[in-house]
Amino acid sequence: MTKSSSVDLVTQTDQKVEQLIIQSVKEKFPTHRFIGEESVAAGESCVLTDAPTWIIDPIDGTTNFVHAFPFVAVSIGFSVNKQVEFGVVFSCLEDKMFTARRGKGAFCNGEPLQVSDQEDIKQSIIATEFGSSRDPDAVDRIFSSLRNVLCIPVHGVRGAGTAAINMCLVASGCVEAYYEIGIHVWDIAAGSLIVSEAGGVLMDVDGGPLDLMSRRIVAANSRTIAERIVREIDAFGPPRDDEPLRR
Ligand SMILES: O=P(O)(O)OC[C@@]1(O)O[C@H](CO)[C@@H](O)[C@@H]1O
Ligand SMILES: [Mg+2]
Ligand SMILES: [Mg+2]
Repeated sequence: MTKSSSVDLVTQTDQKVEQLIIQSVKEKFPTHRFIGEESVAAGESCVLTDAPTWIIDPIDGTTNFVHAFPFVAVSIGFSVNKQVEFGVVFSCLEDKMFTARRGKGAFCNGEPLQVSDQEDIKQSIIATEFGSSRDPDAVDRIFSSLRNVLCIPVHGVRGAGTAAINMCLVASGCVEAYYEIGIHVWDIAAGSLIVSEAGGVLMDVDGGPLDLMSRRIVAANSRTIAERIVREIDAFGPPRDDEPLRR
């Protein structure tokens, strides 16, 4: 089925996985709050408060899932006082479980993760996505940023089709950075902690501090690489996740 547009897909699997996660967590933690992609699509509020909150993307990469393009993930972040305390991204087809707890490091299947130590952007691979907007003006701006980044020049630009896996690629040192405009809080909550606990940095595409609800992110191995990318990005702002009429 489609949600906000013909390229915004949802399947019964997305809905069932989200229900399964929320029901099983609620049994143990009845007072906790939830921000789940498919619950928000069904009309639930999407406001991040100080309360303990589970931020859930039941399938990150639904378009990949529908087309059998083999990168999909389940992403679960847990926040208290608006700060992510732990994050889990399960890359289902790779059978990789990425985990991080604030102050305790990041891991893949139990092995510690460390971002790349490459500080020369010209020796780097950058991950990004084209986004889900097909508005020609937004696409022009995304392409203009992409052209600028590619022509720095960098070794390459890649995209797995899921923000969560792209961020785990940063944490694993396979790519130096990931940036995107148009993602949602459930795409990046878990991945943001996995990147920072692997030694990476997070910022807004305008170089300011990351705001989980702003729908914009740069996640990089270092401040040097992140700030170099920021210089090339045309930083527009889609409606925030916590804006009532965003969808
Ligand atoms: O709707 P989904 O599958 O949960 O997630 C949306 C998403 O896959 O689309 C973007 C591509 O623009 C990704 O970066 C992002 O994670
Ligand atoms: Mg997603
Ligand atoms: Mg999803």
